[in-house]
Order: sequence, then C-alpha cells, then structure tokens
Amino acid sequence: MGGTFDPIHHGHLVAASEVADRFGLDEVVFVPTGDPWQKGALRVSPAEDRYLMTVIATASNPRFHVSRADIDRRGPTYTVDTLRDLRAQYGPKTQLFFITGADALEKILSWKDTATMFELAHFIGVTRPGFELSDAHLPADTVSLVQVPAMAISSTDCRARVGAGKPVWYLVPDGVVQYIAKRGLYQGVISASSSPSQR
Ligand SMILES: Nc1ncnc2c1ncn2[C@@H]1O[C@H](COP(=O)(O)OP(=O)(O)OP(=O)(O)O)[C@@H](O)[C@H]1O
Ligand SMILES: O=C(O)c1ccc[n+]([C@@H]2O[C@H](COP(=O)([O-])O)[C@@H](O)[C@H]2O)c1
Repeated sequence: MGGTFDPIHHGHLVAASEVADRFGLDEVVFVPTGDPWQKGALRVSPAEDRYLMTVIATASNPRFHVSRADIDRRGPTYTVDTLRDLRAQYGPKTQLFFITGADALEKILSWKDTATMFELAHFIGVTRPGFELSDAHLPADTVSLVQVPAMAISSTDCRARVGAGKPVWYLVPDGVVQYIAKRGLYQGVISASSSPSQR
C-alpha cells in the first residue's frame, strides 16, 4: 500500500488489514512516498517523519512491514518504479497487489506508465467514505474492488485538527499522536476546519 502517510491514520490501517484478510496476503508493505508529485504545491512533511510514523503505526502487526523504496529513490515517486523495486526485492515468484483507496483509483490513469504498472501488480481498490468506488474506466482484470469498514478519516483533516489544537487520539495510533507532538508536526497548518466558528 502506497501513500504519503502525512500522517498515517486508522483508515489506512483498517483498509490494509481487511485486504490482507480477504486475499490471504502473507505481508502488507506500506510504502511512504518520496515526492508525491500529484500533491502539487501542498507542503508535505519530511520523508523521515512520515516513514517513522508509518513504522510506529505498523510495528505491532507481524504481517505489516514498511519499505523505504520510494523515499530512498530520487525524483518524483511513480508507482511503476515502486513495483519494479518490490519485484526485484521479492523475486519473480511473489505475486504483488497494490492497495488504493477509491479517490486514488479514480485518478489512476493519470499515473505514469500504467500499462507496465498493471502488468507488475494486481490492483485492489477499496471503499472510502465520500468517494465512489468504480473500475469502469480501467482495463478488464487489472483491479478488484473491496468493501472495507468505513473510516471517515483523512490525513488532511488530521493535520488541520493538530493545527487547530484539536485531538487526533483514536484517528491515528497512539504512538503517532505522541510522535506528532514530539516533533511539533502540523503546528502551522491552517484550514477551514480550524476557524473559531467551527471549533
Ligand atoms: N479513510 C480511508 N479509507 C480508505 N482508504 C483510504 C483512506 N484514507 C486514505 N486511503 C487511501 O490510502 C492511500 C494513501 O492515502 P494518503 O496517504 O494520501 O492519505 P489521505 O488521507 O488521502 O491524505 P490527504 O488527506 O493528505 O490527501 C490512498 O490510496 C488513499 O485512497
Ligand atoms: O505513479 C504515479 O504517477 C502516481 C501518481 C500519484 C500517486 N501515486 C501513488 O499513489 C499512492 C497514493 O498517493 P497519495 O498521493 O494519494 O498519497 C502512493 O503510493 C503514490 O506514490 C502514483
């Protein structure tokens, strides 16, 4: 499962756990992005912070692992490169799946070299509150659609909550709450949800 994970939250973790169960996966590899080029001008936290939060969030699950592949590769992060790296690491006999939420799946044809990407892994699109899960725009047999428990959580909202001094307990794992505080992440984040009228 790839993601910016700024920060990782329980929506990511529930989706990964559910897909691992449904597909009988041996491992789920969380791959924090290096340079998430489609996030545009959005300010993204340092890769090491996002990597460490992902390690903290997944540490208690023996099937969950974290890869540095994307943060150690220079330049914009393309999933086709992520999958090539994982294929090289795990060998030709390992079947690769790539988990994406409904919002990411909607835009997947804008990603780099999708034809090769779809050859390297089978994609699993998961439901996400507020988005429609569909594979109508995708080539046949490239993606499976899976319903996961609805978690109306986004990293954007978590950052805004921290910026507004609101709690993120139970939206992100406890260790991630503490890491955010220790590193002072998201302190300057201002959004509509931090305006006094919405507190
Ligand atoms: N609550 C959720 N339920 C299901 N899938 C999710 C959820 N949140 C994120 N995802 C999926 O996890 C992957 C990584 O997401 P990402 O790290 O960008 O989190 P995000 O919450 O969408 O972040 P942001 O709000 O900063 O855009 C994407 O495929 C995304 O669709
Ligand atoms: O390959 C691409 O061109 C591409 C474009 C946008 C996003 N992705 C990947 O999609 C995953 C989710 O990305 P994001 O930006 O929603 O956190 C993450 O692994 C990204 O590297 C990949």
